[in-house]
Amino acid sequence: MNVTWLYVPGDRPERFAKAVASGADVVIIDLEDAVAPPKKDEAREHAVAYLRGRRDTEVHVRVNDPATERGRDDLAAVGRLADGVRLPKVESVAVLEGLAGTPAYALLESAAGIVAAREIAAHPAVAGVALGEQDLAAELAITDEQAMNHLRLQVVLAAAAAGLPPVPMSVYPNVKDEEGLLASSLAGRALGLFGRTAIHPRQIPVIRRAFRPGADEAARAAEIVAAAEEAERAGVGAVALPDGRFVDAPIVARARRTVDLARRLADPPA
Ligand SMILES: CC(C)(COP(=O)(O)OP(=O)(O)OC[C@H]1O[C@@H](n2cnc3c(N)ncnc32)[C@H](O)[C@@H]1OP(=O)(O)O)[C@@H](O)C(=O)NCCC(=O)NCCSC(=O)C[C@H](O)C(=O)O
Ligand SMILES: [Mg+2]
Repeated sequence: MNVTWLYVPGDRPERFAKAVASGADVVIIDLEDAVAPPKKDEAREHAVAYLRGRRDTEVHVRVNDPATERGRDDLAAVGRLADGVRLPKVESVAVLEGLAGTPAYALLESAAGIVAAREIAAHPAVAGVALGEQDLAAELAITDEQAMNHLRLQVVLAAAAAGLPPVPMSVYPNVKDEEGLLASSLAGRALGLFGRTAIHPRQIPVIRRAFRPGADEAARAAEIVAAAEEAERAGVGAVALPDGRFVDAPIVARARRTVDLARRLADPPA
């Protein structure tokens, strides 16, 4: 399961390799708001050239608004090359019709997008959803975290009900405030959000730290996985813990994910 995503502006190709070197699980080349209108064509060309090369990291492209001609042209150019496309400002399923192949991630960044979250998340073309909190806060004049939490939970619910992966957190805009990023990421984790999108390489280790399972949680999960393996070896379905309690399959599956995550996030890259 991916934990970190890093945006890099499409008109800064000299930064693409640095974004990959950051250790982010996914690099997102942005053609939308990080690129000024006069540079949009050039940014698309840089993205296409990069995607045609060999790469080991998962690379997504955030296209322009898919309801616009520019957005549709972006999709036509990068759709078959990218590992995923991120669709900004999705407000209805209309823009999702006809999308096929490349996994599409819908960004809900407006009141209309949040209201339509369940329908959008349930659309077969959608591989995941996320919030765009900068745009949302601007539209709704939200300055209060509790108010934003209300919107976040609606998207968390919509994603879970549709069987999508957990919702990653939106960007933390102050790239120098690592303490604030950590505190905000821990608060988001407690809401059921998982992982986070970054805008600067230095944010990646902080996000990894925020989503790393705690030592107790990891030890408990390892105990459950060991008990499950023992039950498998013995050919029995019921998994008994050393303290005599039995756990069921969803608990074992969750424990396996926790063990995997603890291992993957154990040594954050510099
Ligand atoms: C935020 C930035 C504009 C800061 O850039 P800058 O001031 O140049 O950063 P530094 O001088 O600290 O850079 C240090 C080195 O790190 C490299 N760097 C910086 N950022 C990136 C990056 N994103 N990817 C790869 N490498 C990066 C620099 O090249 C320096 O390297 P070196 O010279 O070797 O030391 C900048 O970080 C940036 O442009 N970030 C991405 C912005 C972006 O894409 N925004 C769009 C997404 S935001 C969003 O989605 C909001 C959402 O829509 C919503 O509504 O909520
Ligand atoms: Mg936005």
